[in-house]
Amino acid sequence: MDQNPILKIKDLSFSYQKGEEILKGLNFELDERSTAIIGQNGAGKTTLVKLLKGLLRPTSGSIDFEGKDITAMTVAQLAKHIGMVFQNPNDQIFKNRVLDEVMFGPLKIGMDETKAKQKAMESLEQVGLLELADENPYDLGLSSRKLVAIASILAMDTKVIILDEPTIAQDYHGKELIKTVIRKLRAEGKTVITIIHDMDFVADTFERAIVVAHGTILIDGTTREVFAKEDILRQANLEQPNVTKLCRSLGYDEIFLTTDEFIGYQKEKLKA
Ligand SMILES: Nc1ncnc2c1ncn2[C@@H]1O[C@H](COP(=O)(O)OP(=O)(O)OP(=O)(O)O)[C@@H](O)[C@H]1O
Repeated sequence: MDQNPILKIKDLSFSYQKGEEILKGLNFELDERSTAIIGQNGAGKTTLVKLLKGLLRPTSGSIDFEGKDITAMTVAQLAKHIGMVFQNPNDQIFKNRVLDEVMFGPLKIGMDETKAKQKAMESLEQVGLLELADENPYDLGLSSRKLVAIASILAMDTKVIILDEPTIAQDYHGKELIKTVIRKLRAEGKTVITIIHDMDFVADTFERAIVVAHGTILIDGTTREVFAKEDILRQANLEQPNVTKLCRSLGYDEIFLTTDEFIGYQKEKLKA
């Protein structure tokens, strides 16, 4: 397992208003494992990723990217290394042609036109939208617009990719596509950090889960470790994935994360 820290978060606290701490002295590291940040509404997840992206500055504590304090870097410098897809694509999209939108980020961080176009086309292909390259993003439905927003960050080829609720508004096909994108990024050695409320998707896709509640980390571990802790999840108003819950209530001691895992287990048992 690769454990080289990419981002080191030390004693990180943040307040929007004096005296109202939203994040309270967080300490953790992010490495190449795909990581889901989970927690109830208002827990501080978006605030945390905005800090990682340099859009907000810590009230106290620090964030190091590959050994360098990110407060010493401008948002523009950090953009070459850390990309973020916003929850609402309308906060991100402003060009009136899909291809121009996806090329915008790469050009902005200094890629030449040819490379930016190549990256944009590859990214659009990855999210299944290549044939819509000449469309106006605002003529597309929300699910496609979200995929355009994802493609525009993929095209920037950053080391870290942060996704805020990528599966909202996606049907089965869209979710499968996003799962494939995340796995491919992981295989390429990128660090994918995702805020997400869909526990079934987390169990199926991510290696690590960090549970945030009231500005602190309640538990941080492999998804299997985290989803085994029903009591801690309850404190954060979270549920186990459906198959995990089902197997627990059927009396299994094992933690199953996906139906395929459970089916495999049953088949082995039948063979034995
Ligand atoms: N710009 C802001 N100014 C003041 N308070 C804010 C601001 N943005 C968020 N907050 C508050 O900070 C707290 C944490 O919000 P945040 O959006 O980080 O939570 P979250 O875990 O991402 O929630 P959700 O799952 O609903 O997106 C909330 O109480 C929220 O109201």
